[in-house]
Amino acid sequence: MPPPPAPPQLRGVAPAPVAAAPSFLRRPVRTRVRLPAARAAAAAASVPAYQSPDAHDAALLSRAADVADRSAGLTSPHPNFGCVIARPQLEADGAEPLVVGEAFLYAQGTPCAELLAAQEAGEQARGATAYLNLEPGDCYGDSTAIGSLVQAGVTRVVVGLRHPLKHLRGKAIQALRSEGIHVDVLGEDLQSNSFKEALESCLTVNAPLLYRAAFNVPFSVLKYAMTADGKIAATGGHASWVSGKASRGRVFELRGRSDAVIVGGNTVRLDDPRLTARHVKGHVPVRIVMSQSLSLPEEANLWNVNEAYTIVATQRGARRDFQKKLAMKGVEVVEFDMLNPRDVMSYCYDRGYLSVLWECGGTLAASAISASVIHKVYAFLAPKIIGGVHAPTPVGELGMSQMTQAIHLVDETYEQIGRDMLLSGFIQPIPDLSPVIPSVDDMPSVDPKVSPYEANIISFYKTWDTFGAFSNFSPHPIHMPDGNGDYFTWPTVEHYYQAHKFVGIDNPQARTIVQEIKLAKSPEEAARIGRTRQKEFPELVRTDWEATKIDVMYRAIKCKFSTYPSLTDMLLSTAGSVLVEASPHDLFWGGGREGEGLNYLGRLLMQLRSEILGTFPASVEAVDAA
Ligand SMILES: NC(=O)C1=CN([C@@H]2O[C@H](COP(=O)(O)OP(=O)(O)OC[C@H]3O[C@@H](n4cnc5c(N)ncnc54)[C@H](OP(=O)(O)O)[C@@H]3O)[C@@H](O)[C@H]2O)C=CC1
Ligand SMILES: Nc1c(N[C@@H]2O[C@H](COP(=O)(O)O)[C@@H](O)[C@H]2O)[nH]c(=O)[nH]c1=O
Repeated sequence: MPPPPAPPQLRGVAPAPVAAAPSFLRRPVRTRVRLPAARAAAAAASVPAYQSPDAHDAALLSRAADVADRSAGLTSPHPNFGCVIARPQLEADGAEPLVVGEAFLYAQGTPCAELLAAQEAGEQARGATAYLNLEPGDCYGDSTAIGSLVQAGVTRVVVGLRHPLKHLRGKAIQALRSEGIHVDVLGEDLQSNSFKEALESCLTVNAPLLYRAAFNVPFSVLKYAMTADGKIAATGGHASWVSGKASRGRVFELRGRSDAVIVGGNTVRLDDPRLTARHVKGHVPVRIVMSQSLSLPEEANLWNVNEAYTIVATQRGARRDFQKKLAMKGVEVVEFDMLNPRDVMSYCYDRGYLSVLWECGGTLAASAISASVIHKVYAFLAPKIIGGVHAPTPVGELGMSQMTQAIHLVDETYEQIGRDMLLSGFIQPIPDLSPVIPSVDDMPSVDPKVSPYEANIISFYKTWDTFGAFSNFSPHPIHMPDGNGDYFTWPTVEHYYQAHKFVGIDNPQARTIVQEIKLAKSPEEAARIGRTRQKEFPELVRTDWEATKIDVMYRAIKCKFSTYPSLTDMLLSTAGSVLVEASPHDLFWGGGREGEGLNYLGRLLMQLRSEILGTFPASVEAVDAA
């Protein structure tokens, strides 16, 4: 379907220069999705001058996927959305469309790509086409993406992938169509061979989300560095370093794109690793140690939680005295009935993780591969020989006796990095859910106004989950006073809550912290600043914080739900169900892993629900009764 013509009054009008993007969008583009060389060159030279409309569409969709990837390493992994708005240049036959706006979702809970791109395009968006690598739908109940495109006057939208999460799939496409916008979906309305690469880009940029949706585990990458004779360390276990500096730089980048990095107990004992992404000031993953015995050193770099958060996953009952010592240092210890890679991955899934990097030795790597939780491998090969019959190798015993049984990597790529070679490939190909996507009409309705949910317990946590809008990270700004009586639009409830730890303190440093939190680019950043400053400067936290924090939270969520009617509807649709914030680690606001948490956020939401329904007095003191 060719793009519709521009409204007559705009024909021949010289394009306005693209407005400057917000500063955090103006970071240099770092190539994180590895493009085939030909396409990388084409992307760098803007949109290649293809002749057919399909080729234009394909190039712009690939560009949306590339744009979507720009937040990698800066913020924790989230569904990657990119939006490119382009308009045909009608004065020259076959000329490439002109990009008038493009943007990406920076982090969970920040303004959506469609809104930012439409703002950038301004009047130029009228009659233009928006290219989206992924169907919008970060947060159920939020229609900003659709509203932005409609208001901007976009007349056609090209979607690379339907949203892989069932509760979001097809909704935005349907909503856009009902607004009279022409929507073309790759693989449905656009099927020519020209779209092969564009589809691949759209799949790759959201691989973690697709694996999560298809297999209920985070996307897992096993990375190792080995010598040319296949060893990851010398016989005695010394491994610093197998690969060169450039390769290790790439590993920092991989860590920056992950929610967590996992190692086994032996690697902690032998390497004392730090596992941080210290190349750039960006996202730092959680470090996870899997240890059954828990015979780990008393002092280790991983126990310094000022650098990054650490979780030790262990066997139920293992060395409880040592568990306490770790807890005193701020390390979280999680006990499993049977410590194994699959259960740890289920735990990571529950925690909302999209992407996990395994940097363990061969023993744990073999166990993870056997459990089918590894999806991709990055093998760095250094031009060195170390020898040693007993020197560790990247993957231990898999029980295979014939070469014909070997696991074949697919979609493999080879890249030279300094003097090393990086071989990467998939053990399990990226699941393309499109063949099994039902048509919109066949889809079970998840509209709470139509059919109330039957479940007695409704859990929510990440903003992209079914009831993600209940999360304090959801992108619903609230307009509330900032402590000086001045009204301020807080980007999320999280910003408001974290800042109020320091609001009203008569101290310039406390005021600076409030300002810092107000300006935090994402709710996760607001949370990080609030928590670290609270630890660093306990004297700046209001003395009544413990007594008032529930009130502060209640005021904020009340404002949020009364500002957005769709949220009120959603909350009321849960009547009769218990709401639980499924945070496995926050035992005050969340429900904990096994229901051991106090679930105060869930309780406050239930109280608000009762208040709205008029069945409960509007008093925070009564929260315990909820
Ligand atoms: N070059 C490279 O890329 C890398 C090299 N290395 C090197 O590898 C060597 C260590 O390798 P390796 O001994 O294999 O260490 P691993 O990192 O694989 O650790 C193995 C340990 O993991 C723990 N574990 C927990 N659950 C399981 C499970 N289900 N299956 C298996 N293990 C589990 C156990 O810890 P516990 O005993 O505490 O119960 C076990 O001893 C070191 O010399 C290190 O330098 C390590 C990583 C990368
Ligand atoms: N030896 C080796 C790697 N080893 C991995 O890196 C960890 C050390 O990370 P850090 O302490 O953050 O520098 C170590 O424990 C192991 O998991 N990685 C590589 O890219 N190349 C190497 O040669």
